Amino acid sequence: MAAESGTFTPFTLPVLPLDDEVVLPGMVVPLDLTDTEVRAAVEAAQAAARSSGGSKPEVLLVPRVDGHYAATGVLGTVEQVGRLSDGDPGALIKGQHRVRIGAGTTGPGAALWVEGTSVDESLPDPLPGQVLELAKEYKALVTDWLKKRGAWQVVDRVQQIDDIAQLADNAGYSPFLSVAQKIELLDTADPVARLRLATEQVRDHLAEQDVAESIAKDVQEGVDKQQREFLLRRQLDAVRKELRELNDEKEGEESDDYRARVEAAELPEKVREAALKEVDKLERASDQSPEGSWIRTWLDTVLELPWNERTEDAYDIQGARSVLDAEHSGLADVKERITEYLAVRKRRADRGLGVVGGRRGGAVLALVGPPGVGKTSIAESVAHAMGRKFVRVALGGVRDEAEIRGHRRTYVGALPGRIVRAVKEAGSMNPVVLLDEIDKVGSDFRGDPAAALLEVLDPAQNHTFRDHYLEVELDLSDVVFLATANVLEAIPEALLDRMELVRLDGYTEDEKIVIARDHLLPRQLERAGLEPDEVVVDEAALRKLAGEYTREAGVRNLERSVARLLRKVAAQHELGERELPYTVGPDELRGLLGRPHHVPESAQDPAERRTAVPGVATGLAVTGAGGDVLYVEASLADPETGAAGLTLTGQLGDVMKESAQIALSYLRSHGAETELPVADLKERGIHIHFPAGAVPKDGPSAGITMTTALASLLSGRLVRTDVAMTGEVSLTGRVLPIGGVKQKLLAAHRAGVTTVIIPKRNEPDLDDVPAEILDTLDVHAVTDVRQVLALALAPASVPIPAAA
Ligand SMILES: Nc1ncnc2c1ncn2[C@@H]1O[C@H](COP(=O)(O)OP(=O)(O)OP(=O)(O)O)[C@@H](O)[C@H]1O
Repeated sequence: MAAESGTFTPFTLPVLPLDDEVVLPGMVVPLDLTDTEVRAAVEAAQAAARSSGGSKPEVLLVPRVDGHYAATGVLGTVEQVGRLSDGDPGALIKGQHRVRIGAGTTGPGAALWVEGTSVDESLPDPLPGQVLELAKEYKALVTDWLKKRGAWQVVDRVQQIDDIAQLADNAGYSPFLSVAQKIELLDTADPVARLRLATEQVRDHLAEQDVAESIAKDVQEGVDKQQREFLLRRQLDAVRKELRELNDEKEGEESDDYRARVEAAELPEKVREAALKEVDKLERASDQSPEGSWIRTWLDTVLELPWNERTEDAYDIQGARSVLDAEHSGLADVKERITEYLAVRKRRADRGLGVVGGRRGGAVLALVGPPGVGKTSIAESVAHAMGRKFVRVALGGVRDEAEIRGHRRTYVGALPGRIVRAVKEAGSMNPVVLLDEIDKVGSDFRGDPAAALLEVLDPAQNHTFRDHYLEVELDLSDVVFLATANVLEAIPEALLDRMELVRLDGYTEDEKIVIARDHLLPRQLERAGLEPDEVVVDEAALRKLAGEYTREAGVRNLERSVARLLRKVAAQHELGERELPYTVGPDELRGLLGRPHHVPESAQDPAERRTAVPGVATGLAVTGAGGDVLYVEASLADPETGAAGLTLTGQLGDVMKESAQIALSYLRSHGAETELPVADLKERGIHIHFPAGAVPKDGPSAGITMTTALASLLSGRLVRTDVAMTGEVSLTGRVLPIGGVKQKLLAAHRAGVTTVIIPKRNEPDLDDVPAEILDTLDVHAVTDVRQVLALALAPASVPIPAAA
């Protein structure tokens, strides 16, 4: 007889086998009574119920896989018998609780009867927190799943189930669980273990689904994109067709156009062949392919190059010289060198010879000098003098070989290199090309631009120059290359080898005044919209501008100051504050430009001078900006607090550091001869600093300056303010020659120094120094550092000026 749930005495019931489904306790399922086994079981149960007196008919719902019954079934009560939605007779059966299936027995009717025992499904009381957590997790996961399907009604129902055992059995409804998974749930009698199992099952399913969804999404997106692209292309084709019809064009017109242009252009034979090949390719390329646009850009570049354009050279050497003279004041040597260069070119051209070739042929003139000395503008004058076009190629900071030689065409955004672009810009095959700042090309992993330049400059190779982008040969042999550089040492060795150097060292004050009067002022007057006679800047004013408002080797800042001054006057005139014509004298400058920036050291208040304390000496140096004076400071540390040893600051290079060591060693070993208390050097730390600490400095030429600064420090004797010096010092105290004498002397003069000490062996360099500079300087050529000290150190009796 059937047992009440919760009692464990065996009972017998008719079996209702379930082939494709599993019913768990709590579930209500409709079953089809046309199935003989189902009908037999239900009828047997009804008969049994009738005979027992009124209780609901009971069956054992047992899953059956491949003819085998599961070990656990569910006691089901027949709730209702009637018709199913399809009209067949059916019964509604509700699962009640788990039953362990025992041995088969016999019973009334056609049904199979078995023994069963109720299964213990009791829960611990109270429920541990973990179980409650688990229930929460399960609910959340199921809710997640249900929401994704929009099954909102069911969400609430699940949320409301509080009974743990019932909650896990609710999984029986999950359509995603297989029969095997449901049987596993059925077999798991412990409600907590069952809930855990159900949770895992949902979780696995959700994870699988995520993967499946993202795959599906990817697939879908791919399909969408293809479809969209296809549709857009169709539309584009239609629009194109309409446009062609509107303009009465035929298909393929564009490439026909290129073909005609290539045929019409007078291209060298090889270039023509290459271009026609590209036109063929263009015809084959579809309108949309990126290749089409590459080919068009390439064809445009080729067609724009001046393959057959050439300017007629004005080989009138006298005329050329007068152009140079007219456009630049001074620079006699430079003009002479350029005239020679032009004369040789002319003679070779007259005799039908090529450009001067060979490694030492010096086909390229390099103009070397500080900024603003007119390198660029004299190069432009060379073009004028020759009657050629002029193009400037700025090389400063170029590190990529492709900048010179172009990118390969397969690059996105590929461009021809700068040389090809320069020729295109010039519009002739024989321009003057200025390679500006050739000392500033670097090299890195992107190749060596200098190597590419070498090929450009080499007369043996440059008639077949190949740009990576252009791919056809370009004849550069008729181009005149000039180069400029600030610092000779920075020009790559191999390039230097190809060049003939022309130095522009900087101008004297007198030269600057002439340049300003004859060139800068007229040009700036015009720029300011002033007539030449409206504003006159007199010579004394120009001298003051050059000397006190600017301090430079060239005239760039001078030109700027002149421009500023004229703008001020023009504005004042417009505001009605100034009558024209107006003459600017030195006293007007302050009102117009403010206070001068550079007052010579010698004009400073003695107490304010840099050399007003022992340990400071004035040196002369050459930097990228030309010659300059620089002060060397030395100090001794307190023996109590300072560490011993030599400290050097001011961004010094290795050579300069060694030079400091040598200066120190010399003094240590020659203390007696120099009458200096060198014992101090032993225990006390020494610090040598080169102010303008941010500017890197190197070279041995500050050797005697450092020695002098140290000697001044030890003796307490000041260094004379009007003395500046340059020279390398050896360990034995010999003064060795250095470079840049002219630039250094110009700088000394600019700074108002009157006495200059140079190495004896540099005496011949004085020939290059303009006489008017030498006249203002007392130059001492020395061989020994003791001579330097004798000249530079003030007598011991000179009092140290008190601070103001
Ligand atoms: N001797 C000169 N005669 C006339 N004008 C000059 C002379 N020297 C320089 N200038 C003028 O000074 C200005 C600066 O010269 P430029 O730009 O050619 O200098 P640069 O040496 O090429 O400098 P950078 O190295 O900075 O390029 C220009 O306007 C130039 O015409």
